[in-house]
Amino acid sequence: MTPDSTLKVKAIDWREEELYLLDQRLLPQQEVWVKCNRVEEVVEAIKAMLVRGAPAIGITAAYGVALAARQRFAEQPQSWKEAIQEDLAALEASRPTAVNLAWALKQMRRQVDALKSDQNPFAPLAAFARAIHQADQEANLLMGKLGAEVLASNQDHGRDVMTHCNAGALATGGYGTALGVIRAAWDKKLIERVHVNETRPWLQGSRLTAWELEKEGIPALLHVDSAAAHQLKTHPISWVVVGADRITANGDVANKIGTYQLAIQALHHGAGLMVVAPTSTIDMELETGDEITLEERDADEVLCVADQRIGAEVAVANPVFDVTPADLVDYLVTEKGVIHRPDKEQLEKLMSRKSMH
Ligand SMILES: CSC[C@@H](O)[C@@H](O)C(=O)COP(=O)(O)O
Repeated sequence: MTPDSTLKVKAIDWREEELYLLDQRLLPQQEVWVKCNRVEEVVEAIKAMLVRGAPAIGITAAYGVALAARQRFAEQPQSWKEAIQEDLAALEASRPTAVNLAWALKQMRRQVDALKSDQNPFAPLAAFARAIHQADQEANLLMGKLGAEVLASNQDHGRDVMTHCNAGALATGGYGTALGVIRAAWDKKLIERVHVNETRPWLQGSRLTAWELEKEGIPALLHVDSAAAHQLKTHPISWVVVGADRITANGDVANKIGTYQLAIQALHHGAGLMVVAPTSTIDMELETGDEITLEERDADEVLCVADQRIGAEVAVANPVFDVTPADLVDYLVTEKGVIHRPDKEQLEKLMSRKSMH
């Protein structure tokens, strides 16, 4: 498979030795590409959610390391390896929950360590970041195929699916995790419609997922988050398909806020919960989801709608991720294979497997 040829939507582009990011804050009204040629710009882009989604953040950070190396080598060619350490730390601190960020930086750090102190690091590091990007696209295509097979195995309630947040091409190196499975299932004529949770407060569902589905010509039905249980009760939905930001050794899944309540609703209504994530999202160093740092964002995201303040002056909780316990997950689909009811033993086996591509 040649990934690039199958990608209709992309959010990250590496061209002529510069990084370009599609500003996801402006979608779907405007498609604006922002050029980053300094690591500070990359850190800010991740913090401000110009780029978002676990794998996309990791890939962006990897390119950020290449840009940092170019800067530090130009400033201090003899000691760039020391100077780049601060950049690696700043990139790692840019968002806390998605482990793909730390994973990608670990890969890049190994490359940095392997280079000679007086060697110009830019070209090899840029090539390695490109390889991480490409591998993510390939993983998504494979997960799409594997997930569509699982989806075909049970359509007891009908041929609709539901998704939450945006786990599509925009959130990854291309194609998508949860939305990759939905794309593949649509291509195989396995599904009829996608129910899209709007995903308050940032609206990844209504602004990004709905936009991607519309571009693909896949029928979508958008609803407010609080309508999800009602939709599950009244529509032929067999599967809830979501991505993940971090999966711990016992199979607990951190994902966009609202995923946990959706998992409970899916169980009640007899829909399967499928989590789709590359193994770069699996963190075997944390035993359970209780150990995950869940990001809290600014109160204004809750208090303001379309830049207008609509909330009263009260204290605001804005956790932007939650943890779904492993026992609510029916299937975990990764590029290394599929697990039914994930637990520690199965995850350990999966992680020791060689990649399927
Ligand atoms: C393939 S993306 C999986 C997750 O990263 C996605 O569901 C999600 O929670 C994204 O959160 P975001 O805050 O938009 O970065």
